[in-house]
Amino acid sequence: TDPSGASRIPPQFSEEERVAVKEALKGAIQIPTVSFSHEKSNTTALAEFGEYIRKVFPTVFHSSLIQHEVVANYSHLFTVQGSDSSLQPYMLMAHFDVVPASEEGWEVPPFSGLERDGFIHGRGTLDNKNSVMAILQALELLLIRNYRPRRSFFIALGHDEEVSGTKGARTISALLQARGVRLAFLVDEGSFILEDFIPNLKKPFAMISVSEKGALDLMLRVDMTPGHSSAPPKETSIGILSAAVSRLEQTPMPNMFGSGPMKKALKLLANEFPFPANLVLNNLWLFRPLVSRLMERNPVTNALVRTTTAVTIFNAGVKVNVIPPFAQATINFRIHPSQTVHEVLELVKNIVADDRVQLHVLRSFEPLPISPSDAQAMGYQLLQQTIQSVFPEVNIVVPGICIANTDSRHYTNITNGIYLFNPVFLNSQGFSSIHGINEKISVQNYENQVKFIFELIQNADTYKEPVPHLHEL
Ligand SMILES: CCCCCCCC/C=C\CCCCCCCC(=O)N[C@@H](CCCCN)C(=O)O
Ligand SMILES: [Zn+2]
Ligand SMILES: [Zn+2]
Repeated sequence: TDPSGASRIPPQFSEEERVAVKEALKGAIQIPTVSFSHEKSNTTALAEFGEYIRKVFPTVFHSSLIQHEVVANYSHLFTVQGSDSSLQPYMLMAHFDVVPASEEGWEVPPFSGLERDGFIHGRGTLDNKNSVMAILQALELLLIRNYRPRRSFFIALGHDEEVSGTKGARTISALLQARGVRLAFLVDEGSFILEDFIPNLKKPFAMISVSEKGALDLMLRVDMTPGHSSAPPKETSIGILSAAVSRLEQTPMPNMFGSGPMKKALKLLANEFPFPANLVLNNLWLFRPLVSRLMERNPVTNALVRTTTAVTIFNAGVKVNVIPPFAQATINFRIHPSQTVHEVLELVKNIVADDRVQLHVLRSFEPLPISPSDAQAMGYQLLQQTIQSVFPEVNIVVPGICIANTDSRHYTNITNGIYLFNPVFLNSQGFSSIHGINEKISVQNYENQVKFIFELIQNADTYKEPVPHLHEL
């Protein structure tokens, strides 16, 4: 029994349960819930996934405490009724659609869910069926043990995150808003317990992302009168556009190192480094230019310090002897939380500096606001506390930013506490497997993820507001 009087259930699972836990994940991986594009997804698999979770989590689906709704045809919303309605609810999120995977380059077929050398292999084992299954699994195990939550919570499982979540997450968010729901916080994918990302930093550390980058998809286009290639103009639309694109690649957006949540992260990490890196990081007033340049060296740390520029589509030309009538390129900018869409557009105009190049905004959205990570921030504190109890070997927890986008961005209307964190150890090889080849999760890691959520739900029920220090009164 804990100090609040609620009985605490230890995170211990029988041999039989442990087998069922991993088998349930394998079965989920075998359903090819692929989002190909906004228009095309494997809807048969999405529907089959709904049947599958009903089958493997019967207690969740039959509990009188839980209301289950299918939203936008395939997404799932669970409302878990807590016993104390004075406590503000929270939400756990994940998505079960995946990006496509051809068999090429994979050690085992991507939709096999095979277990080999202690790992479960397949598309979605890290992004993000592991979370979908772990959330439902932890709840199933708690309910089997007759656990009755005190604090109400929601579980939102999206079916179209990989193509923006405009059907699933956006509809669920509108539904909750219409019901007058205000969340204390939510937890979604987007960050991990990181290992071997930073040279010299041997110990793993947990990064809870408290903001997420914005995005700008910009189309650059040059139009020109077509004609015979035997008498070409000095520059073609292709030449003009290529030069503009090249200027953008050669002129990275400003380095924002030292601003935003990463400032606090570096402070917390500084003493984990051996000499002389610890000295350098503890004296950023002197070494800021050096460290900010070091961050630029690697694509992942570079993405943490600036708005990134990725030229992803280039189309031009019709025939070898025709002056091309137009050339167009699409650039995907990921906007640092210390910048805005407008600022990035102004910078782009100045770098392109050529009136013949038209700029068309295809899609844009601002970075997410920064969620609190101070001592009063319940979501952050609960995650930190649960990390420390489930992973005693992780002694540093830092706030960070998510360099990609998640479904959580659709929920800024109902909460100020958006935390992106999956309790899974990830090294740079694991990072490359997300949307890449040989995505896999160790059985141990997956079991710990279930354990983590099992503990998080109980911790949310017993959370005590910290007593403010005298000087804050
Ligand atoms: C201090 C140094 C160490 C930093 C290491 C950072 C490592 C970053 C770790 C994890 C990032 C993984 C993010 C996983 C979520 C991926 C979500 C995703 O792919 N979203 C898509 C959404 C597409 C929507 C359609 N446009 C995306 O962002 O493209
Ligand atoms: Zn994902
Ligand atoms: Zn993804």
